[in-house]
Amino acid sequence: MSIRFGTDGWRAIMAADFTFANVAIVAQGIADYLLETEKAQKGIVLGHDTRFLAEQFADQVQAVLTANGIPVYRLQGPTPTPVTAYAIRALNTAGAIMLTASHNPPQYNGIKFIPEYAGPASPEITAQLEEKIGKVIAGGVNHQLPKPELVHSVDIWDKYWEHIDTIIDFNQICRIKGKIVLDPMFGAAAGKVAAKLQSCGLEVIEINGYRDAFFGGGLPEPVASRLQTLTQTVVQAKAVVGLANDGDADRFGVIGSNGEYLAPNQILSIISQYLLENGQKEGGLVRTVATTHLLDEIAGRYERKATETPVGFKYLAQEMLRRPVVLAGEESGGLSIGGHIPEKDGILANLLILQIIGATGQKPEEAWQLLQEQYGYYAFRRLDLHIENDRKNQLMQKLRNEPPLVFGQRQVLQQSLLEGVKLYLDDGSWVLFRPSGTEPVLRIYIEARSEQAYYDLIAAGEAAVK
Ligand SMILES: O=P(O)(O)OC[C@H]1O[C@H](O)[C@H](O)[C@@H](O)[C@@H]1O
Repeated sequence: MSIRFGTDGWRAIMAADFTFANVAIVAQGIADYLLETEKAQKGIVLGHDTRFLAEQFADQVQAVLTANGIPVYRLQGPTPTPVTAYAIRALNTAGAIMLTASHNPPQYNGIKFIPEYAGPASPEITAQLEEKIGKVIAGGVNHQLPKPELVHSVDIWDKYWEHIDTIIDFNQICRIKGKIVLDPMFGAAAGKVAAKLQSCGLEVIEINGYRDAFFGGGLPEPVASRLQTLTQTVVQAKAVVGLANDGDADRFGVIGSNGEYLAPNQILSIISQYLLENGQKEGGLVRTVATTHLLDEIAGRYERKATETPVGFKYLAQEMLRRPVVLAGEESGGLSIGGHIPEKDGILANLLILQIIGATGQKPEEAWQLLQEQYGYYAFRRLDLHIENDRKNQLMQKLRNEPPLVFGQRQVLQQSLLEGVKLYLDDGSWVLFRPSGTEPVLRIYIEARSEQAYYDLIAAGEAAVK
């Protein structure tokens, strides 16, 4: 058996590969890594989401860590990944282990290791963990007895809110007149954000706000197709906005007051413009290769730079650690801002949207309209295509070696190979082909600068795989 610490930790189907025995192996691998770094004595934060047997799997990790002499700060109750990550800072530990399969279907579970800097593990750390885990598979786990005296039970929420209060202006949020609908998708943010907003008298409707390990019969991913109940509730209640989070609340999803789904590319742009307009003095924007170039235009308007990274918050996190950043974001629904930890935080993203509504009176769809008036037409589309590996590889190789001169009736000005193959077109539109790191699909990302280009590029993308 091999355990791969993929794009963002280890994910596997429960009872098949995600078993108590394998969880112990992974925990031992992480323990061995920590013991080698000599930081193990600072202890490890341990958090979990709302999945099936979450507490019991966390008990298993706790038993292995303490058997190895590593103190454990065990978070009480289901906890979002960003809150677990923040606990590293608050408690000054050597890192955190988070049990979650994020937005994946209910039968999955997973383990993320979050290092001391409170963001996703870098590829180097991941490689070291995989090596240690490989050794444990060969040599077995440490069978010392667990040491319950090394376990500290922690309620971290007050500390998290105290910190959020320093980067979010709740006075603005509390001015909102009208209803706010929250959809934590049965996940780890359930009840918590609602209570925080209600504490200043806001009218909050929370749907799917209880633990359901089956996530209402779907997967807890805050994309348009999974947010139909939220959309209906927003429209029926005549609410100002609908805000969703995925199962571990590191991603966000926004529904406008008109029931329109606003894609993360739109939300990242709205928030960037707001932060830059309102005095974020230092730093640029950071986006992945698959994320909207509108961020570059917005950065440029304020004489800042936008930096491009490969896909994955782990790369954005490294940029945040390197220099001041106003906002780091990715099209899959990840965002963090300067002053926060270098981990994506869907709660923070939703609060920023609320702050903008409170401060400017603009609902997200209105803010987006204004951006279009200012910067021109931008439309995005992602095609996720299930094609066999052979064909996928063939297509990628062909694009790499013989990039087309014309795509979607537009001239290809430049090809970039930072990740996958990206084609820059002569009207400012672009298209990126890249195999997913988490699903067996080829993703084609399209950003079009006119409606005509939008349809031409979708047609060309579909034709390319045929
Ligand atoms: O490789 P993909 O399937 O496109 O997924 C890419 C995504 O994977 C994980 O969810 C990471 O946490 C994200 O930061 C990243 O954007």
